[in-house]
Amino acid sequence: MEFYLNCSLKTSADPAVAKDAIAKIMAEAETGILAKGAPVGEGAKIKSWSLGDNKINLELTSGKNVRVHDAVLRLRKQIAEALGKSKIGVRGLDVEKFTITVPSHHDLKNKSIPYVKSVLFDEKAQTLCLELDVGESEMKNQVPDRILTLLEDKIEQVEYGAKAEHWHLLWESEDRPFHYVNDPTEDMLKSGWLKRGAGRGQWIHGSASTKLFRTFEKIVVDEILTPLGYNEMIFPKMIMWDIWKHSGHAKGIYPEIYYVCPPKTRDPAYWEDVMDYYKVTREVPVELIKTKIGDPIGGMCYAQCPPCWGFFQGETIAKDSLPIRVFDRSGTSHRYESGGIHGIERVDEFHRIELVWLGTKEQVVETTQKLHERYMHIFNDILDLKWRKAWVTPWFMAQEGLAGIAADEVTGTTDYEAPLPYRGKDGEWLEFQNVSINGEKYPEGFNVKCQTGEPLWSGCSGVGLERWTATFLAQHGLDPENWPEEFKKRFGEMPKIVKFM
Ligand SMILES: Nc1ncnc2c1ncn2[C@@H]1O[C@H](COS(=O)(=O)NC(=O)[C@@H](N)CO)[C@@H](O)[C@H]1O
Ligand SMILES: [Zn+2]
Repeated sequence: MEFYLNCSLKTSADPAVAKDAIAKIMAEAETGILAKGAPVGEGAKIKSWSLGDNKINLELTSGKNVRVHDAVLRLRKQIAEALGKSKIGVRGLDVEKFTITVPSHHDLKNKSIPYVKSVLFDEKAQTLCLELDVGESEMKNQVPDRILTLLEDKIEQVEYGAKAEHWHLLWESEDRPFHYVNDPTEDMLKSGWLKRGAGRGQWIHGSASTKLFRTFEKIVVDEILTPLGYNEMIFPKMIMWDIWKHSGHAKGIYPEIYYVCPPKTRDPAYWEDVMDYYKVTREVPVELIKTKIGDPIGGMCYAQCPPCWGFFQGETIAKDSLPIRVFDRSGTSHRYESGGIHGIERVDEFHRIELVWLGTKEQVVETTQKLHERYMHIFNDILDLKWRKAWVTPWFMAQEGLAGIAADEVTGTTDYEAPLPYRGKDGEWLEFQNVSINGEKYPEGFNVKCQTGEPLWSGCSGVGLERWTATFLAQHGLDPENWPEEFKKRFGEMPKIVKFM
């Protein structure tokens, strides 16, 4: 890959008087200031330079080290010192041309990228060349670096193929016979356990499925949270942009957010026309409302753990407070899921117990290990499921639109999956929960430190109650007579079901 910069340093007077000093700087630069911080021979290069009326013209090239925008700022500093001796100042920097050229087998789909003038794909050379529209402040603010990162992520996405998910089997339970092969959502609808809500992918749970959710929750509390010392917290459920900027979600979750907009004012008089319109027409004037609400301040809870970091943001945590183990089950999560009508295994509004733990790397790895052991006990000895675990693209990378696997072999996500018999022998297995080691990502993203100065790590695990229900009922059916003893005794009596005539 190559950075190329053609620019000129504007000077307060004709720089010719300092010609020798400038020539000396240029002659020494490639082995001096333009090599600092780069492996030998991989610093920035001066392709050409010349003096003009009140300016110094420069052409620089570089690879990934000492990038041209950093190189020109280093040169500018030295030249300013040399010119200063002749009472000449450097008044600014004009960019003629700034390009980034990278190897690529494909063109870019979206060519409207901020600060990018043009995107040229060269089929023969198999390269992508981006011409940037940047000035001195963008170069100082690392805009070219972010554009390169964006470019590399896009190319990796395409290279990684359509299935951007990485998947590697870790463990699978014994096969077991499935006596029940219906779609549990269908049977729950027929038995009056639940009803579809008014919203897309939304359900209203009656007493039976609610008792299932609460029994799963009780099992998680009794078998994991209490014995492993997790304390309950309440995380916000309306997520502001700032949280998603720090968590990285602002890079990629726009297609799935349920956005939240406040009213422009709560003054009833401002809304009188809306109310009157409805009272007369019995229609909600959505177009009119759109003119009366503010910009989206963020969206409904999506990943559930990001807002908890607001509690730790900018703090240094005392060593004896670590490891911190908390969980939240205070509200719903919302995702504008893929189209089509799904059963309760894929909904837009769902209920999840989110576990979050943070500490030193060792503490986080040990906590994660203990969690896997407890889940193993629940799925084998209480829910008696057929299930498996797989090492996949970390959830936070997938949600930032990245492909591949995490940087080190410890950081990453383990998906827990189960077959749904009604989908048939080769039916897709359902991810019913996951456990992740997120490395330093969130402590770094939210600037959280440890008293000892060692890097803080964190992990999280999302227990989807719709997914546990879909999996459990798909494999055991709705009749408690066929449920595993260990679960049945925790569930207790089936509650009264409302009968509709
Ligand atoms: N549309 C959905 N419907 C029902 N459950 C869902 C849905 N999306 C996610 N979940 C549940 O939430 C769990 C975690 O979601 S995740 O995106 O994979 N991971 C995260 O968001 C992490 N923060 C851990 O919660 C999933 O394993 C699943 O159990
Ligand atoms: Zn999480």
